[in-house]
Amino acid sequence: MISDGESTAIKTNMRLRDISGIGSILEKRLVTCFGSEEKALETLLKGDVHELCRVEGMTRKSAQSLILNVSKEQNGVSLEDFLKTKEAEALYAGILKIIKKHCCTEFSADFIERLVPYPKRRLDLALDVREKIETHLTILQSFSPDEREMIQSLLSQITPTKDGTVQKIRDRAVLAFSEVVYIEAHEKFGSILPVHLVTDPQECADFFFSYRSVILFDFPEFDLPESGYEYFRDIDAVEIEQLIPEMALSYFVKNLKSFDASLRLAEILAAGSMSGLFSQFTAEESLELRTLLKRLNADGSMNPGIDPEADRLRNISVMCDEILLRKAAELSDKLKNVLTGNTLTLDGDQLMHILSGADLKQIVTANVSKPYRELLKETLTEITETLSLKRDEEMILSDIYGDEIECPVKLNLESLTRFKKEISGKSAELEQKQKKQLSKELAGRKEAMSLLINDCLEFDCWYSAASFANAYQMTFPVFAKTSQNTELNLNLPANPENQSGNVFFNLEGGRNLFLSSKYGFDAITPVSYDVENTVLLSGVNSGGKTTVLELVGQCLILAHMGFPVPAELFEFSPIEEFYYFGKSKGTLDAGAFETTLRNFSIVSESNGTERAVFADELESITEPGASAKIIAGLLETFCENGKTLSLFVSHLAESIMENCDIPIRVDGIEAGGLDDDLNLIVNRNPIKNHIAKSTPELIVEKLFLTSTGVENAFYEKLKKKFEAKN
Ligand SMILES: Nc1ncnc2c1ncn2[C@@H]1O[C@H](COP(=O)(O)OP(=O)(O)OP(=O)(O)O)[C@@H](O)[C@H]1O
Repeated sequence: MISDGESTAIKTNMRLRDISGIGSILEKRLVTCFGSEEKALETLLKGDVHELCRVEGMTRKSAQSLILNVSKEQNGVSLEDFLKTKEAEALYAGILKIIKKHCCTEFSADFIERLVPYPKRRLDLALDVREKIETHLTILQSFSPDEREMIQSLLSQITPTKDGTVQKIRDRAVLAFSEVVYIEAHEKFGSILPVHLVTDPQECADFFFSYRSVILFDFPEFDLPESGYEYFRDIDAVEIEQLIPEMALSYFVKNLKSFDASLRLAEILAAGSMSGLFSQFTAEESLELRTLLKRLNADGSMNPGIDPEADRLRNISVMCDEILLRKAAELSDKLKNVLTGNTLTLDGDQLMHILSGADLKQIVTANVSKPYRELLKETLTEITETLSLKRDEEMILSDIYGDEIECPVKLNLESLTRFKKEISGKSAELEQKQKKQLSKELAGRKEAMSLLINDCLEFDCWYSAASFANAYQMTFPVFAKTSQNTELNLNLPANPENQSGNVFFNLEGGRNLFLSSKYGFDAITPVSYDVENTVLLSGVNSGGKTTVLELVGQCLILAHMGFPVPAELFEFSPIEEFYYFGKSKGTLDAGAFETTLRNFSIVSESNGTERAVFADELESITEPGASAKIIAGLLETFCENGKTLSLFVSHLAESIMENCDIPIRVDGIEAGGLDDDLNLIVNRNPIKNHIAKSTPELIVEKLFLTSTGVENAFYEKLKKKFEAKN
């Protein structure tokens, strides 16, 4: 990541077309997307993958590789300068994979992928990385495990900011009285609000009826209703956000989760004596802003709990159907009781009326009218109390159960609709007021929020590196002070005792990262080992030779990246190039064998470049006899060169030594047999100047003891061969 100061300095002499991977088409697309070449360069220098993905045709992968090309251009080094073989790259990729598991955001995962090991000549860059990780490790270690978990969970909710979107509003409209204002209003608000041209004020009535609220521009004076509108004389003086608070709030709605998490994070970090890390906000300001944002719902509506009146109206909307139906049922029951306890005595006139065609229902209704009215009044009072209705609302509900007496009692749908419209109208108006208030309070906070998000994302980049280091109890390596890096004046942390100028490493308590990540840190036996110039490592099958080789490779790569290493101590002489030759899957054909030898011939060039060359069972590339001769030749060349730290793992130690004309140190990993669980008892620490015997019979014995049936008979046969030989 590049600071603004740095990017300005580079901007002056870097052009888009200087960057490898940018042709004329991409150059045009970058400029179109960011508005200018300068802005496009700024985005590339910032390493903002998310922003770059806005460019037509750009994928995350291509954005990443472009950013890498930029830093290559800028620093004068690339990944390939240090990692010289495919297997060295694979080792590096394996390490990145483990580091990335500690990233909480995609943003930091992208960032980690762009961290590279630097050759000795640019160790200054690795030291910048180291400084950042050290700082973040101190921050991380100042928090308790619970707090760390909380920080990670908050970070994982943070994403780069997105622009807000506002859905077309349908319950409000703009009315313009002249064509000029109409055109302007249409341009300004047409994408969100319906805009109508009204030539005759009389037409307004329809709009007042159809929309919950209307916005009038530059209207002639006429009889306006008491409420339901906003009036503005001058359209030019009206800010869109003022009229449509949804616009101003949409940015906050879109990023709500991310903002809330980032503010909580800012609070935690500020409280944890890390003030100044997120300069925009103090803990109090973060809390204040977070409280403001709590008013907003993820769907853009206002949350309950802010205004009691809004809550009352919301409660009515939610409850009214259920309450009114329940009360209708209760009223029906009560009416039934009245009717069943009632007898109707008809007098002569009433009988005459019935015989001349009068409705019996009318007579019954008249008879129970009084008790029904009383029951109805009682019910309406209960409804008013339950829903906390105001006088005007209560009035609308007065005929909710109709004028006629019916059993069962039915709801008057017309009255219900009028009631609901009244409540939702009041509610919407109030919500609109709340939104305007909130948008006023949030005005001017947009920039600060987007800076805070950037800070949080950048924090995750280094925090994830620190959390990786912490998880594997890593320590920062000690660089040996050789004459070359003294010249570089790097002020490297070095052990003054080790100034021989030789290429070497000294590892204590190292744990292979791949094994620790797979089986758990505590399941791995720590290994100590030191090598100077050239060493051949022999040992039992499954003794841990590859594991040690890989471990030292991991330490070298991480140290050159500026990272701590998975060991209690790792002291080493920095190198320019790292060659790693992994175990070959089998004998190579003539062509591939020739290519491998060519690779080694490049490495053997003695031009004063410090290198590390690690090879694992190179013998498998060709026949054993020939392999021993070749390995012997290679070891002699590297040993004489003096600047190549070479560690070769092989099962052919004896034959190799027979072919060597100069003394080469041979170390060994020994096994002492099988334990009760049939595992090899191995001393994982290589013994110096000791050829360890390969012990395939131990493996055969283990297989014999752990198998059954035909398989077991097969292993028994092999076992007997060893016994016969002994
Ligand atoms: N330090 C260690 N701690 C715990 N387990 C280990 C350690 N080193 C090696 N092992 C275990 O032993 C297995 C074999 O290790 P590794 O492949 O390094 O042996 P090797 O000597 O290279 O074997 P081979 O000669 O057969 O290729 C590993 O996969 C791991 O399970």
